[in-house]
Amino acid sequence: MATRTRPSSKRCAVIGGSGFLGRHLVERLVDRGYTVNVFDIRQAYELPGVMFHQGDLCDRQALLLALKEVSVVFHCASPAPASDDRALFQRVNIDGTRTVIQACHEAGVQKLILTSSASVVFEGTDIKNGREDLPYAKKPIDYYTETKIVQEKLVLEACSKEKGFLTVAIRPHGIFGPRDPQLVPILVDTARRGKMKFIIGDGSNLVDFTYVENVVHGHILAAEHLKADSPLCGQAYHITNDEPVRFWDFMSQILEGLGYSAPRYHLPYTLVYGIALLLWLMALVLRPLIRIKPTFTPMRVALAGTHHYYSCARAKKDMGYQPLVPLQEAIVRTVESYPHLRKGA
Ligand SMILES: NC(=O)C1=CN([C@@H]2O[C@H](COP(=O)(O)OP(=O)(O)OC[C@H]3O[C@@H](n4cnc5c(N)ncnc54)[C@H](O)[C@@H]3O)[C@@H](O)[C@H]2O)C=CC1
Ligand SMILES: CC(C)=CCC[C@@H](C)[C@H]1CC[C@H]2C3=C(CC[C@]12C)[C@@]1(C)CCC(=O)C[C@@H]1CC3
Repeated sequence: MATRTRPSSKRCAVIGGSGFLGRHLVERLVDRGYTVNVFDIRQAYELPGVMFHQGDLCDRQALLLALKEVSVVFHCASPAPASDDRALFQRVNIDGTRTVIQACHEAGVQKLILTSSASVVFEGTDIKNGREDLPYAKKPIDYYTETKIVQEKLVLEACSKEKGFLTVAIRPHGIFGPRDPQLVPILVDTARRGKMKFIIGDGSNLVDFTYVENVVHGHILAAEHLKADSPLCGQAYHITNDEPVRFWDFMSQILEGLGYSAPRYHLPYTLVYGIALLLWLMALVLRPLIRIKPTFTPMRVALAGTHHYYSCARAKKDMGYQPLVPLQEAIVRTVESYPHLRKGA
């Protein structure tokens, strides 16, 4: 058992702090005068005022070193959603989160802020202005979502005013911005392979995309408003740009901003979903012989062809959340940040 020392309210740890969201969060915390410990399986950068601890979050002893004298922990580590490694999701998102909670108790941490995901309520069918009281998905669309649900429940159930350990979950949706390794790179890769010609469905489906700085803002507000007498204890909060946009308009704006053509031809949603399902099943059957990773997974088709946008009224009411960067400004900043992905670069 580690010896407890008095934690400072301006000393925090970011688990997953080498990742896309984690690094933006670390930078903003440093700007706001926090001393930050990063805990991650890899060290991706160096920053004055930031102490790196390299390790696996399933390793309690390694975690304890990073949580020493820390009062606030942000947990934003996860395997990449595109992975199909069920055992890895179980180990990191579920067993690892149990270890994080246990280590927080042992180190005397007072607040744990989890990065959950709005997709914990998404089952592949339309969600319009969804609120936090929607039930968790009964049939989650993939292992990532399945384990994010269990993870969120674990963290929220661990909230205890009696023990002086307060927890909250932030549910962002479609995070994008500079250094994102997913959204823009996947989009450009698909365009470069000549596969960005088709719009799935009629193209009118509305989706939330959230600029990374707004997600960071939501996390810091949550940490600073989380108190024993506040309504945040043990609750989940949607954090979005609060400007639902047509999925295909958003994709087209990014593509055209980088010099690629926007998709023009429509394909019926059910047809594409059926093909994606078939490919996914084939990949599953053939897995012992050959490993295939289809671009069009059923999950991706569902994300691209349905409405999924969420209300952030609860975050506005309980923590005064308002997005700092509007969507159009966020798209411009994002496009400018990827000169190496421009057509012809
Ligand atoms: N990117 C998005 O659109 C959304 C992301 N989220 C959540 O936000 C969080 C951050 O996501 P991103 O920054 O996009 O992902 P990312 O992949 O860029 O960052 C995740 C970080 O976790 C670290 N990590 C993974 N396994 C670990 C382990 N066993 N021990 C220690 N560190 C480990 C990775 O090394 C990486 O630096 C995740 O929890 C994700 O579920 C939620 C909604 C949307
Ligand atoms: C709103 C939200 C949750 C976004 C998350 C990011 C990714 C899941 C998307 C980013 C780029 C998207 C994309 C597709 C699916 C969803 C993304 C991976 C397609 C593969 C959908 C089918 C196509 O026609 C090509 C698309 C490329 C970009």
